[in-house]
Amino acid sequence: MGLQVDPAFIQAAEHRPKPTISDAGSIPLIDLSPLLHHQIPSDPSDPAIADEVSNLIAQIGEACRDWGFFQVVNHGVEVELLERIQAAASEFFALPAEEKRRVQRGVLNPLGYYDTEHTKNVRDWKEVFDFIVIESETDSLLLKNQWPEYPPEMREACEEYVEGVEKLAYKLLELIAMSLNLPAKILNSFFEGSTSFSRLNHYNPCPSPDLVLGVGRHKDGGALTVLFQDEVGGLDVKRKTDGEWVRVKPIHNSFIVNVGDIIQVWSNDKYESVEHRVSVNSEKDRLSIPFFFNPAACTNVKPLEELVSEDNPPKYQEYNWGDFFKSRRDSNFQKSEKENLQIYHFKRV
Ligand SMILES: O=C(O)CCC(=O)C(=O)O
Ligand SMILES: [Fe+2]
Repeated sequence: MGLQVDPAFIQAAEHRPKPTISDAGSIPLIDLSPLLHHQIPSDPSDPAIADEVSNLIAQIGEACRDWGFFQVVNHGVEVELLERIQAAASEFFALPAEEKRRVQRGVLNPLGYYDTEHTKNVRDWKEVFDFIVIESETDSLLLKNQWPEYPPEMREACEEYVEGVEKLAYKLLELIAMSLNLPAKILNSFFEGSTSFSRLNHYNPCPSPDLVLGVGRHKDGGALTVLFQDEVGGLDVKRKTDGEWVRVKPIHNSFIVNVGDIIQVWSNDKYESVEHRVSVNSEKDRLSIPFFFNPAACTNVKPLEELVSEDNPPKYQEYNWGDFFKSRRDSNFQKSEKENLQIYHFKRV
C-alpha cells in the first residue's frame, strides 16, 4: 500500500505518537474561584491576604515548578466569548481553500491564514489563523491583522475573545509573580505595547495519525500560553518526572496554561517551559485557541535581579524578545536546514 500522506508530514520513528496514551497522572487542575471574590494582593507579605488566595498562589507555584502546565476552571472568562469564537472559527475553516488563502500570511506580514507550518522541519497536520492584539509596524516587522470577509462576525468574535483572555493572562502572571515571592505587578510593565497574539488551530482528521503530528514537539517561546481546546483532545505534555507523554483531558469551559521560555529565563530556571505536541486522529477534526501572552518587542529578557544572587547566578545572557520573535516566525514559515532559535542558545555555561 502506498503512503496515505505526503512524506513532508512524516515524523522520524522516535517522535511518532504511541497508539495509546494515558490521561492519568496528567497536569494539575486549579480552581480560580477565590479570584471571583478576592483581589490579588499587591505583595506576598501582605498580612491581609486571604487563606484561599495564598493557597491558590501555592498551588500555582507547585504546578509551574513540577509541570510547567496546569488547567484552570472558574477563570472568569465568559462562556459566550468561547462559543462565539468557536463558531466563527469553524465557519472560517470550512470555507474553500481559495477563500481562506485570500487572508494568507506572507513573508512580510506573519498574520492571517496558513497551512504550511513546520515544527523542527517536519510539516504540521493543521491549518491556522493568527491575529495580534496590538498592530504595529517597524522596519523589520509588520504585524497587521488580515480579517476575512467570511464569516463577517469573525473579527468581533476574535477581538472580544482576546480582550477577555488577556485579563485572565494578567491575573495568572500576577499569581505567578507572587508564587516567586515577588510583588504581584512586577512583570506587568513588560507587557505594555505587548506582542501578544492568538491563533485558531484547526486539525483535520488524518488517515495516518500514527505517523504525523498536528504540532510537532516544541516549547512555547513567549511568557505564558493560555489555551482553549474543544472536547476532542490531542494535546500531549511531556511529564517532567519521567519524560512520558501524557494527554491533557478536555474539561468543559476550562483553559490550559503553560509557562513559556521567557518565564523560564525570568525565573532563572525555577519554572521551566515544558515540551508539548499535538496528536491527531482519523475521525474527528479538532479546534484549539492558544493566546500567546508576550511582552513588548523592545523587552530585553534576562533573569530577574530579585531572583539571582551570588549563590544563584544568572543562567542566561540577555536577549531581545523582538529579535527572537522575528527569527522564530521566519523559521516556522519555511522549511530550513538551520535549527530555529532556542533559549538554550543564550544559556551561560
Ligand atoms: O492545539 C493544542 O492543543 C496546542 C497547540 C500548541 O501547542 C501551539 O499552538 O503552540
Ligand atoms: Fe505550543
